[in-house]
Amino acid sequence: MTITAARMAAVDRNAAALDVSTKQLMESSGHALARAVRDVAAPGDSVAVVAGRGNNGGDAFVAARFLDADFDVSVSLLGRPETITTDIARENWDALRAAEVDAERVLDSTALDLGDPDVVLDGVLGTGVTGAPREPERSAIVAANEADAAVVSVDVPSGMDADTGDVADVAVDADRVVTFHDLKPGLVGRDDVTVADIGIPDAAETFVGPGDLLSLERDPTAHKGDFGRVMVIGGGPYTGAPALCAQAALRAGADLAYVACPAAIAGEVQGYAADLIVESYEGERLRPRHVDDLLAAAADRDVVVIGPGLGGATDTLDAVRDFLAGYDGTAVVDADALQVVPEVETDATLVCTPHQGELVKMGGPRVDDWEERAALVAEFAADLDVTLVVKGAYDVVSDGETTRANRTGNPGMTVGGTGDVLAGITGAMASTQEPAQAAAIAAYANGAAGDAVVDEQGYGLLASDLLGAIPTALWGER
Ligand SMILES: NC(=O)C1=CN([C@@H]2O[C@H](COP(=O)(O)OP(=O)(O)OC[C@H]3O[C@@H](n4cnc5c(N)ncnc54)[C@H](O)[C@@H]3O)[C@@H](O)[C@H]2O)[C@H](O)CC1
Ligand SMILES: [K+]
Repeated sequence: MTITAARMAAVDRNAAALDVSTKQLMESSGHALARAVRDVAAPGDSVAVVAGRGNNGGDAFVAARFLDADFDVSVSLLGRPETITTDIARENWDALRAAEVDAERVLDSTALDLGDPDVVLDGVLGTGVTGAPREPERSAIVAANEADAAVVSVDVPSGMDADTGDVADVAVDADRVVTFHDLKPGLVGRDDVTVADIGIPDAAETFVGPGDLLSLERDPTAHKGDFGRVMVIGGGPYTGAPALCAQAALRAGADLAYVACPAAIAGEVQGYAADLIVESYEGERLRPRHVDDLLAAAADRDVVVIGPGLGGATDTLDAVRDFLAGYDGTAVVDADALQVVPEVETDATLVCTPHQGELVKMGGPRVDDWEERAALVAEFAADLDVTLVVKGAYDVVSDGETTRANRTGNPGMTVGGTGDVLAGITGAMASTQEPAQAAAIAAYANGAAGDAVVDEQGYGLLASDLLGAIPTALWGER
């Protein structure tokens, strides 16, 4: 297994939310680095620590503190201490100064003199690098390569892209790389890499957390349509469900939300919210003869959510089957529509959002313990070749490969309509994220919105109360 720089940052943030701070992780990283240096050096040897201004440098500062008693340690900081980019790296720099470790700042690349060290510890650039190394980092990399020393790199050889292994200009030629938590894709195939466990709890990967929301940052140059046109195919016997679903998609950042529903209820659906684009087909419920027009409309939209309020009439389920058979985009499937999924042949990417009763109706497992359920849900997702979000006290999300659980939400959310809201958020997320990640974020945000409402007013929550709380759940405090 490998982990990308973006995923690493998300896991790091999730760990902090679980009360394992990044500063604790940095301490573990520095300790692992010091052990690696001890492996290649003899007591009394000279160790030149070269540190950039990010957390990669911070790891190196911690290592210097561990090594100072037994080695001749000198630290070069590439820049002014005030420009260190994170508080935790700066605190570790301050700790070196307070302990009177030989630590100098290097303001100009020509002033960098590593001397003639036995070991170079390369903390110049890590997973936070963008593009080719600039000065003074570039000269520091060259100096590390010119030194007649064993070079130990912190996390990745500086100058190398952790995700791709690409070197834009120059990179440190490491004798040993100590990478943290998991192998980075760019390091695959090298024999000089050790992976250090730095104490990130498994839960930071398993449970969806605030770090998973980091991928939702918006580019300021975004245009209308960049964040998705979501089409809800729902309604007939029920009118509220498709309206809640489509409004939830908008609250979760979709640019446009369409509701395709029977003409008999179109006015009512529109009446719930001026923000919705209601497109009606004749009659009072979905039938197979409507499917061709729906497929044509869906081709222009990013994601379809099918199911909310459709009802379970035989010809409606036939229509759902025909629609999925003809569709090759991304569809979130909810409510009565779920039961046709196991029997349909489709090229579509499906995200299915059953509660446990609906899962059983699909032929899936019923298990009380969430961890046992997670394993079986993963198998069932793989069998069906879909992403499953199984709603419960712990929601389980799996695409058969990656399985996550979500702990947000509360007993107030057993009220009708909260599933329609989840389906709508999932639809919006699926227009910009991979299906399993979209589903994980949606489950987290839906539950967090419910928690915020209950915190504020106590139980007696309505699904419509969730709508206004979705934006803060997604983009509020991180
Ligand atoms: N959970 C973990 O894996 C932990 C990892 N840690 C270490 O943190 C670094 C990543 O730290 P970050 O601060 O995000 O980035 P960097 O230190 O890699 O670099 C940022 C720093 O560099 C500047 N910069 C970016 N690109 C360039 C360039 N082309 N030329 C010059 N300078 C550049 C940028 O402006 C910043 O100042 C990870 O690798 C681990 O080593 C933590 O210890 C916590 C746990
Ligand atoms: K490095």
